[in-house]
Amino acid sequence: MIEYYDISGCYILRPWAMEIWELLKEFFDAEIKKLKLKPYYFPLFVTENVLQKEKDHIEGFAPEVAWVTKSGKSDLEAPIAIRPTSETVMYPYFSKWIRSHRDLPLKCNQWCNVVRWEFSNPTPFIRSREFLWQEGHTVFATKEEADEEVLQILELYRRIYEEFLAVPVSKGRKSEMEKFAGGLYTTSVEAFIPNTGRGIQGATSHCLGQNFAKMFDITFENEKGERSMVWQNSWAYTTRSIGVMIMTHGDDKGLVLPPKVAPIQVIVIPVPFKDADTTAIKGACESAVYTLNEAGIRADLDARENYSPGWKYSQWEMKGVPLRIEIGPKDLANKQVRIVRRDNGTKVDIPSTDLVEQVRVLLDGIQANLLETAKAKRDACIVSISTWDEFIAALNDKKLILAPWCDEEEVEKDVKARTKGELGAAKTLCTPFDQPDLPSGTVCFASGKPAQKWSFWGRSY
Ligand SMILES: O=C(C[C@H]1NCCC[C@H]1O)Cn1cnc2c(c1=O)CCCC2
Ligand SMILES: [Mg+2]
Repeated sequence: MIEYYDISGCYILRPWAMEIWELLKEFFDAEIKKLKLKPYYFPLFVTENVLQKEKDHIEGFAPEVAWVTKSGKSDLEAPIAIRPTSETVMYPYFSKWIRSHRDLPLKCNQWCNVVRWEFSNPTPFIRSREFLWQEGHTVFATKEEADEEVLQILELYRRIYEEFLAVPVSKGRKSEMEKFAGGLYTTSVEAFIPNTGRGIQGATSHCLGQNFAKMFDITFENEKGERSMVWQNSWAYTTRSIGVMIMTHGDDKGLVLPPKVAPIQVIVIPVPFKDADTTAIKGACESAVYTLNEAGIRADLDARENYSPGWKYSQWEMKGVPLRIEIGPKDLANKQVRIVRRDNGTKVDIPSTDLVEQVRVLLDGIQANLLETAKAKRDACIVSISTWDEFIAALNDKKLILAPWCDEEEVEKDVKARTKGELGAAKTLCTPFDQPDLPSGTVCFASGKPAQKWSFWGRSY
């Protein structure tokens, strides 16, 4: 999927990864086009004074910003930043383009790369210094429109994870401390990796309120001729989503790809026998591939002469291909094919006449099974607690913790301080929209004050 690169935190995305990215993009781009998003491309570079414009949005991140200071041998008279995100690149032009309510809503999306010079342990897909994403930036006349779109996009992110990557996620709201500092509120879809017991942010959809409108003077004349400030959202998902899928479904044989994002959904392998009619066998394989492709199923033939069938089985299992079809002399004689599932290893012989129908059923079955299995594993990690001791025990047990919280930032900071360690501190992951009942009198696990809500806590990536 990737090749390591000679700059730390940078990776080469090879076809097996890029094809997955492109399948996700195909779905997401079509969906936002239905919401009237328009494609844009803004420059990679942003000047220092523009980048610094939205103070509290940038100050916490300044070390992560990469700068261009020279061209050839000569210094630039002023350093230029490489975009770590594009709010400050875009919004001076939103200010110029938006005059009247007739210019609203403005709906801008760009598919691009961004650079963040992170220092904590670089990890392929999960944390890299350059990554691919889409960033949506929308502008509305009213808060109601912005609030509605934040959730529409969050639902698309849930679909990316659950319907395509087969990764269960929780929709919720970030705390004031964890939200995007430049915004009004942040919603996110949160995933969880049982093996490491860490939460991971899957995607974010922010309502920016009127903060950036104030900073960049983005105002419009409403129907009554009054001038007022716009309401904005921004939202993104990144190539990190591929890493979450890999960690969620991978097993000791290698990748396990959900069919919806598998570059090859079915690999067809001829199984020649010493004196069998290899030409006929190969012909049957080719027609199986052709029939499947005609039906819109991503099938391929592995007819390489220099590898044994067994070697091929292992290779394609390692690459996570959902279905393998074997065709040998017996299969040929019985006008059937043998199909092997990657997710649970089951083998089934089906008549060649039923090929497309059965493959579709099997692919849908694998997609559903991967999500259900991941959901069960994730749910088994969720534990509700009431006291500090239970919290610490659950944390050490690599659990995803649902805890009653007083919703005070001081307490959040205190929990971070009290759980610091080489595994990283505990933090709030999100306050799930789906709130369990909170009996009156319930107290916060960390402060003992009256609890306001149930929140997910845990260590994270
Ligand atoms: O990027 C965002 C908010 C927003 N940006 C646009 C897409 C949605 C959402 O990610 C937050 N953020 C994260 N990380 C950084 C910055 C930053 O603004 C700016 C400086 C470098 C690091
Ligand atoms: Mg960051």
